[in-house]
Amino acid sequence: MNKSEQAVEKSYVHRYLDYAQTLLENYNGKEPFHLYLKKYFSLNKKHGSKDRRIISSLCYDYFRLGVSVNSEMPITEKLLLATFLVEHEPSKILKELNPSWNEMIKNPLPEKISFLKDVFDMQSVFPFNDELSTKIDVGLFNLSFLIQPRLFLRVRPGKKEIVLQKLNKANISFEFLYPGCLSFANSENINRVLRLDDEVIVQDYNSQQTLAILKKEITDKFQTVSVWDCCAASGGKSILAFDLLNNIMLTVSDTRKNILENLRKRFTNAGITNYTSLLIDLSVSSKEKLFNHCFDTIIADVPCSGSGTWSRTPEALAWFEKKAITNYALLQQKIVTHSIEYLKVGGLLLYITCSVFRKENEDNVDFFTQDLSLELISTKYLSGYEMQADTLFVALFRKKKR
Ligand SMILES: C[S@@+](CC[C@H](N)C(=O)[O-])C[C@H]1O[C@@H](n2cnc3c(N)ncnc32)[C@H](O)[C@@H]1O
Repeated sequence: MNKSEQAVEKSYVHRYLDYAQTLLENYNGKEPFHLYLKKYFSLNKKHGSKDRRIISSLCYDYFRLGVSVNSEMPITEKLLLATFLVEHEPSKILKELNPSWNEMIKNPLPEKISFLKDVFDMQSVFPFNDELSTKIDVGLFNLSFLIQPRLFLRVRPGKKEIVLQKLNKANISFEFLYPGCLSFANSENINRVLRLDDEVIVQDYNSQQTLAILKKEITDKFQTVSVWDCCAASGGKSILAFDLLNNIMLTVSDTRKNILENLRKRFTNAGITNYTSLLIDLSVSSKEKLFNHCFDTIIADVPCSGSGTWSRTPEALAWFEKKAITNYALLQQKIVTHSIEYLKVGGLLLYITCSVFRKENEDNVDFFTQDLSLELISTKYLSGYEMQADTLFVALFRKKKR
């Protein structure tokens, strides 16, 4: 490279850092960072796809540091440090501005962390360790924030052959985790070859496991089970229930009208036509009866901190407020209290969070069993921090006579 080419290269490297710095300085944590970025890129068409990829990676890598580096350190230095820790392939930016780090970029993560021990404190990446459940391995969980999670797909019943054919034809590499679960690099754009919701569902590995403890309890394979997914969002767990449980009569509800509209579209693509959809706010006790009947099963995939998924949304490390944990736990108690009014005696409640916090999980299990008419069947952490997946908590209860 001659001198003038080097100058161009250098200024282009600095420009990326400047864009990332400005974006980070103007972000206020009030919306998910991916939406903020989307708005910025749609207003700034000058950034092509390569620019968008580089700027997004710089910002996301930066968030992965949490509050672990000296707050006095300039953002551009933190951006370099984050790139060195999180990325595995040589970076043009590091090559230009810190070539010795670029040489070491493929080193194992523990070596890189130890190399930076004077400026980077692994213990303070995740500022809420005192809120963690004792079932979570603190060291491995904290380390997971420096590792990009993978993308997981659930193959729908009867679609395995066509999905494999299409992936192989498009030369897309993937891993089989078990027959219905495929895993991909997070950057893989699979919707260019696969029909989402019809052939595959984009669903985290552990989210795919959430109904296993429920299925085990439903021993009569011919029984029609009435299921109410009372925090349905766009229906991830409902489609799983439809695929996994043999005969279900499905009712879905949520507080958000627009998300139920998304659910309707997804269900159409998924071929699910026979269901009831309602707008219900379970934080309050309804004056009118919500239903004239009770359900065999309620799935309460409750709103939560989402702390088990923050490796995908690392901006939460800097912006989440600790007091929100208690607010979520109280909301979860209200939702379960009000929903189980419509659970048959002997019926099953599956409680799900994507949180690693004790207050939202074990403490709420104590509340449900001590203050409500529920007896615990089993609980489980579905931990994903060793496999680039999300961590979820599930608890299954049976309704007792009062
Ligand atoms: C974790 S998400 C559910 C995810 C969904 N089950 C899935 O698998 O894709 C929690 C949902 O609870 C809903 N929610 C929040 N507050 C609620 C309330 N008071 N009553 C009922 N649903 C509520 C949210 O709108 C959100 O869609």
